[in-house]
Amino acid sequence: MASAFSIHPSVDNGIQAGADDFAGGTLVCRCAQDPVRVKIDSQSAYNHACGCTKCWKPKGALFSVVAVVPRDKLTVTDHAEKLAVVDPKATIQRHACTKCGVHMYGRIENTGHPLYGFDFIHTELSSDSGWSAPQFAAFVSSIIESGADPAIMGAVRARLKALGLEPYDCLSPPLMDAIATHTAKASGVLKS
Ligand SMILES: N[C@@H](CCC(=O)N[C@@H](CSCO)C(=O)NCC(=O)O)C(=O)O
Ligand SMILES: [Zn+2]
Ligand SMILES: [Zn+2]
Repeated sequence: MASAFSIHPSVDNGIQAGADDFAGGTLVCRCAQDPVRVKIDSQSAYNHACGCTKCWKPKGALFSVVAVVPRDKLTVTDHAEKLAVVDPKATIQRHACTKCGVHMYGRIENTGHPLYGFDFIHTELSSDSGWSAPQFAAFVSSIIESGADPAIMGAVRARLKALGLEPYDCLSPPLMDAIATHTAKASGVLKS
C-alpha cells in the first residue's frame, strides 16, 4: 500500500544498495544556470535519514538523507561564490546555495567535536550511482518540530522499519557510542 506521507523520495520506493568499489562523484545544486558543483573523492559513510529541523530536505519529505565524507576529500569546484553558511552558530555549518537553497555541504569547524574531520553531504544531489545506502533513521521524533502531526509517528516508525531504516530519536547506537567514547577520553574518564 502506498504511504500517506513521504519519508524521502530516494527511499520511498525501496533502498538502492551502494557499490563496494564506488570512490566518489559530484554534487550539483538545483540552479538551472551556473550550478554550484562539489567534487567528492570518497565513498560516503554513515548515510542515514535525518528528521532534524536543520538538515536540508526536498519539499514534501519528512526526512533528509545525509551522509559524511572526510573533509579533505571535498572540493567546491564551481560557483563557490553562491554559497553562504545558513546558521553560523550551528555546530554543523551548512553551506547552502543562496539561489536555489540546497545545502551543498555541512562542516564542523570545532576541532574538539567528536565528528570533527567529517563533512555532511546529501548524495541525492549527485547523478553518480554507487553511494552508500542509508542505514538507519536518526532524530525521528524531531520531525514533529517541523510540523509533522504527532499522531502519525507510529506509522512513520513502522514505515522506516519496513524500509530497513531502524528508527532512533538521536543517532544510531554505534555513533552515539563513538561520540561518548571521544567525550570520555577528552575528559580523562576513559584512558586511551
Ligand atoms: N531536535 C533538534 C535536533 C537537532 C540535532 O541535534 N541534529 C543533529 C543531527 S544532524 C545530522 O544527523 C546534529 O548533530 N545537529 C548539529 C547541527 O545541526 O549543527 C532539531 O530538530 O532541530
Ligand atoms: Zn543553486
Ligand atoms: Zn539532521
